[in-house]
Amino acid sequence: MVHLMHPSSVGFGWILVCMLAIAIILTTVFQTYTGSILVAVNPYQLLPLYTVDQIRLYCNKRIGELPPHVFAIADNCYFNMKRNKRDQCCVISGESGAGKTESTKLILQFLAAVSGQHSWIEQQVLEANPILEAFGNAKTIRNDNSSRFGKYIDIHFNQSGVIEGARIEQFLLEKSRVCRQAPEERNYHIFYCMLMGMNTEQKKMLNLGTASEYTYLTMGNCTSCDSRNDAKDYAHIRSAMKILMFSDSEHWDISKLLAAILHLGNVEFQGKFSIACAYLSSDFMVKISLPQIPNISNDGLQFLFHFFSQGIYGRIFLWIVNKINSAIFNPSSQKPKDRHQSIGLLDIFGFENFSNNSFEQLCINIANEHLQQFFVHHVFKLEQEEYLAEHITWNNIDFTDNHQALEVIALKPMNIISLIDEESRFPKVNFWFHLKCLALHTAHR
Ligand SMILES: Nc1ncnc2c1ncn2[C@@H]1O[C@H](COP(=O)(O)OP(=O)(O)OP(=O)(O)O)[C@@H](O)[C@H]1O
Repeated sequence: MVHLMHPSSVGFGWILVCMLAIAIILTTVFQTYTGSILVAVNPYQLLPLYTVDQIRLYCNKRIGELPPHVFAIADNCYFNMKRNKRDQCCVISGESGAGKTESTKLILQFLAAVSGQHSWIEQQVLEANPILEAFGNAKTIRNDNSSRFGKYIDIHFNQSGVIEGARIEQFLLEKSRVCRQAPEERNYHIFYCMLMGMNTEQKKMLNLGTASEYTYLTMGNCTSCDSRNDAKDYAHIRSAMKILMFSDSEHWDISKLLAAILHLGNVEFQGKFSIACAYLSSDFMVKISLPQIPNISNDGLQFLFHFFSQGIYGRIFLWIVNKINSAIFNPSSQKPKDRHQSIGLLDIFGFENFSNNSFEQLCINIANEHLQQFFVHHVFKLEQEEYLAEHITWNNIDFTDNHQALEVIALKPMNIISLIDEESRFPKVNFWFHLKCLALHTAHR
């Protein structure tokens, strides 16, 4: 497991010590172990720690032989898999901006390098990242490249330890971002990249202009991002798509749907749709085999357009993940006779807490609470039990256990998620829902 920390979660003094020390002892200061878990603080600067020489240095070493490093964790996974013939899994946790996605990429890079073939499939697995990030990452106030979905990459190796394929699973893309962004945040990178990277003729064919012209791209009042180069990224996305076998026509079909979403966001509703609805809801509609249209206000109509746009984007994302899998997944490795070994990497979106949190944020935070519980269980509970069992004298460490919070939200038979589930069957959230939540919250305080 790799547990990452944003500098803001570490005491200020510690950051100072950490940053000063980085200049002196480059490899040890912002990474340490607790048992088999690597705890790292994001340095927010490029350090010469991830070079080919460092990969060679960490290859086939025991944990602890060299200073703590994400490569040591990757190496441990790889050689344990080979030695013990057992599948491995690396869980990468931490709040938003802590460095999870960068660490996942570093582990992938390490595995591709040590499995040593520099094959086409390795390149395809690595190039899946820019595509997934374009469609699933966005600028937030905490992170210019924040993952707004969770991913589990299962990398498959043959009996000799050579990468022969991979499979990606995605979880819970934050679809609401397509239509709404918080101040200083952006929509998904792909929209801005497309508008900056497409040539004039292509943009003309799709009736596209600049980012500032689209409601869906300007809700956060922020269309550019200093640390990113959207035009350059677009060229990279295009070349990665070619490597992952997206045809030109598939790419164009995706562009058309992205353009459709931008145009849908700019539709303005004039007149009263509700007047038309009143006439469209008659029984005669049924007689001529048409569905009755319910009475919808302009706001309701706008909501339907948002919903439609989010649905389109969600389907594009799913299709892209499936398309990538069809290029990198090798079904023959599933046959029992040449069963592969695998290393799974879990990189989910990080914990965030705003003054106003959406339902999606609640789901993201629950997933993070579960990971935190996994961390607490391994670092504190199991470790302390082991000390007790071995009669080791030591000072008990006080820690905050989030188990109770998890119980209230999702574990006990009566929990917040089951209440939301029950209430969502009604057209409007009712007063009792608030009351029941309040009762539940008070009962567990
Ligand atoms: N090891 C590192 N060295 C230098 N900079 C780093 C490192 N890891 C992360 N960063 C910087 O921090 C930024 C945030 O990292 P990253 O996107 O990996 O965070 P995250 O934990 O995946 O966040 P989220 O949950 O929002 O997706 C990166 O864009 C990069 O600029």
